[in-house]
Amino acid sequence: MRTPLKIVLVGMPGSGKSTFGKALAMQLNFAFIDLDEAIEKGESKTIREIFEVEGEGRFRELETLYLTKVISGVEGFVLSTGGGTPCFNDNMELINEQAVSVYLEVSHEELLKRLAKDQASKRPMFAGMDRGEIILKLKNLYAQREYFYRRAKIKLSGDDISTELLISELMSFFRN
Ligand SMILES: Nc1ncnc2c1ncn2[C@@H]1O[C@H](COP(=O)(O)OP(=O)(O)O)[C@@H](O)[C@H]1O
Ligand SMILES: O=C(O)C1=C[C@@H](OP(=O)(O)O)[C@@H](O)[C@H](O)C1
Ligand SMILES: [Mg+2]
Repeated sequence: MRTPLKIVLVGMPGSGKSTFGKALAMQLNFAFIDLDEAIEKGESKTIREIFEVEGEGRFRELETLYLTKVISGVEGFVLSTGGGTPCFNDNMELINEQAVSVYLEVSHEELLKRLAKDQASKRPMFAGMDRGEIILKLKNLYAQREYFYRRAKIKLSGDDISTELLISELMSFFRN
């Protein structure tokens, strides 16, 4: 069976899914969808507002709802998921049934650097945390999530994964 040209990026918060997804889609001339942005647009609320007002449980419901809708769309897209997306409601099965999943594996030191630089307001999981708390949160999240990330069809590791490497890995995946 031919593999559909649907590419889904998964990985820890700060691993670069949103940044890479956009660049990859541009290079491949594919559509780009960021799942968090799709939820924010569709619900007319920020992710932070959804977490704060309706709770994480509601966010996870919405995440699965939007993932299901987006992933069944016409092929020829790159989808950047949120860090938790593959880990709830059988979402990883859905992703692997419909698309080529790519895990961006970045060291915790690098994740910490990037998350500490980022505005906490954008990331409710890390809001108001100091460096030590972010380290503990990352360790805890990773322990719960590694199992799901490792089910991705392609894994790319490193702190400076380039879109060129990603494209060459994708080409060999589609060739084989
Ligand atoms: N390859 C990279 N090198 C350095 N910083 C990066 C890289 N990719 C992303 N970043 C930065 O790290 C932060 C998280 O990136 P983002 O794409 O939002 O990750 P994710 O969507 O996986 O949470 C952003 O501030 C972004 O500018
Ligand atoms: O790890 C998580 O559970 C989350 C990661 C975020 O996406 P990024 O991984 O793009 O930061 C966003 O979906 C939400 O804040 C929850
Ligand atoms: Mg993102």
